Amino acid sequence: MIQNCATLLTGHSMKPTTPSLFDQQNTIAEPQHIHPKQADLLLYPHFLAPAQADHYLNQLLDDTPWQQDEIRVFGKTHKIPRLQHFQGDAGIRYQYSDLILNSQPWHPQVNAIKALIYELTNYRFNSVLLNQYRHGNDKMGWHSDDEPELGPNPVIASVTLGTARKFVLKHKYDTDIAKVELVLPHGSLLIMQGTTQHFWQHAVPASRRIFTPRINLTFRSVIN
Ligand SMILES: O=C(O)CCC(=O)C(=O)O
Ligand SMILES: [Fe+2]
Repeated sequence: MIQNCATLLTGHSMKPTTPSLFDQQNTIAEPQHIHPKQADLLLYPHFLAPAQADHYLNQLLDDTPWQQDEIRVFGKTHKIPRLQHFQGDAGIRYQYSDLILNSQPWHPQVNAIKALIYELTNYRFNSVLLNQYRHGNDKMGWHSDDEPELGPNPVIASVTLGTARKFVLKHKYDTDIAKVELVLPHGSLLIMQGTTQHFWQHAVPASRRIFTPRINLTFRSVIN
C-alpha cells in the first residue's frame, strides 16, 4: 500500500526581488506534517516563489562545478547516477558509502537559500550536498542519512529546484507500515527530523519521460 501525499506545483504570481521570506510571506502556507510511525517530516510546497526558484535553478545549474563521482560496490567501480557537489563551512568532511567529500566554499545563492531556511525554521546548517538529477534516469537509491557525523537525530532540510520528482520513504524494519510517496515540487522545502533517519529510508527512483533536470540541496550539520 502506498500512502500518497503527492503535492503538485501550482502557479502563483508573486515576483520577489530580494531574498527574504518577508517579501513573499503569503506564498508560504503552514507546512504539511507527515508523521507516519517514527518519522517526522514537514513539507513546505511553496517555500520559494516560482520566479525566485527559477532564478536559483538557473544560477546553480550554470555555476556549480558538478561532478559525477564513482563508488565501489562489491569490488566494482560505478559512476553514481546523478551529479553532485558538496559545499559548506571550511574544513567540513562528509563521508557516505566509500566517498569522502571535502567542503567547497558556499555559492552565494546557496548561502541565500540557507539563510531563508533559517528565517523560516531557526535551523542552522554547516554544509549542503547538492544533487543534480539530469533526467529521469538519474536517481538515488534507498538509504538513510544516518552517518555518525550527522549526530543522533539529524535534521535535514531538502530544497527542490526544477523538475518535480518522486521522493519515497519506507520503514526499515516494519513492512506493514505503508510507504510514503511524495512529489517534491519546484521551490519546495522538506524537513526530515526526529527519529526519521533511524527508522526510515528514502529514495528518488528513476522515472520515465522526464527529460529536464532537478536540483536538490540537502542541508546538513556535520560534526567533525
Ligand atoms: O534528491 C532528493 O530529494 C534526496 C537527496 C538525498 O536523499 C540525499 O542527498 O541524501
Ligand atoms: Fe538522503
